[in-house]
Amino acid sequence: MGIQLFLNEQYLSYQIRQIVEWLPEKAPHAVIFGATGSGKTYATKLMLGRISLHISNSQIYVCDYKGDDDFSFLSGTSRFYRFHDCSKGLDNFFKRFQDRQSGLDTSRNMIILYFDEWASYCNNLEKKVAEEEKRKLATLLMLGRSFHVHIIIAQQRVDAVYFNSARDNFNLVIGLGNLSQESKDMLFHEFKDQMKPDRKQGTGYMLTNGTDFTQIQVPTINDKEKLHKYIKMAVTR
Ligand SMILES: Nc1ncnc2c1ncn2[C@@H]1O[C@H](COP(=O)(O)OP(=O)(O)OP(=O)(O)O)[C@@H](O)[C@H]1O
Repeated sequence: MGIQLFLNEQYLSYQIRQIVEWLPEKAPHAVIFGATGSGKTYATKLMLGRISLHISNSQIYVCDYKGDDDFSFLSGTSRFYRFHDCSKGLDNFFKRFQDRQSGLDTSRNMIILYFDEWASYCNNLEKKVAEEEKRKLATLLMLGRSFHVHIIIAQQRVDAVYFNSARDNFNLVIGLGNLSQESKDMLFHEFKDQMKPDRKQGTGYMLTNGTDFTQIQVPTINDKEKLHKYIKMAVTR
């Protein structure tokens, strides 16, 4: 099932409102990146809300390492983890995956781990612990799809060092704002010549499965309360 996410910006210039969809079964894991203030949190919230709305039995785990006010509406909910507690969030999510993998849990509803600022999280751990956390994430990225286990990461840069060898398993890549040459080289290599330096907050590029390249605009959120309500539903059900 396709989840409607953003607007195709090239069509918008012809006054046509074409919605860009995400097919989680074809592109199970997403990374959203861009400089501070480029609109990552805004776009991610929209994504989480749409998942909750369209997939009524989906369950979301939110690990908010940054821990500012963006997700404070989730305070007190069972699958919301802030700052140091994010290790517990990853652990609990990984156990859900392992239970499915071992056959203990036969349910296959969509479960999603959203991790904000994964790179900062890794950087602030002892080396050995960081390696263990990266190993867990890499396993989820490589084996999650057939168990309907999905990862969404938002951070400023997507260096391979934070994902062991599993970075290529992010099949939905969303870059917001104007990206550095290095970021374009890392994630949009074949399309970098088509990327213009005119990106504003809430606009960028999306690449699906390494082939579908789209210029996107993140639509305005009209009802923030409603959006938060839907995210909260998926974090608690
Ligand atoms: N598509 C958009 N439409 C309207 N406002 C937006 C849009 N995207 C972002 N904004 C606004 O821009 C500001 C910065 O956005 P946001 O917090 O999502 O950036 P960020 O990339 O997550 O930044 P940081 O890395 O510092 O957390 C916010 O006030 C947000 O409401």
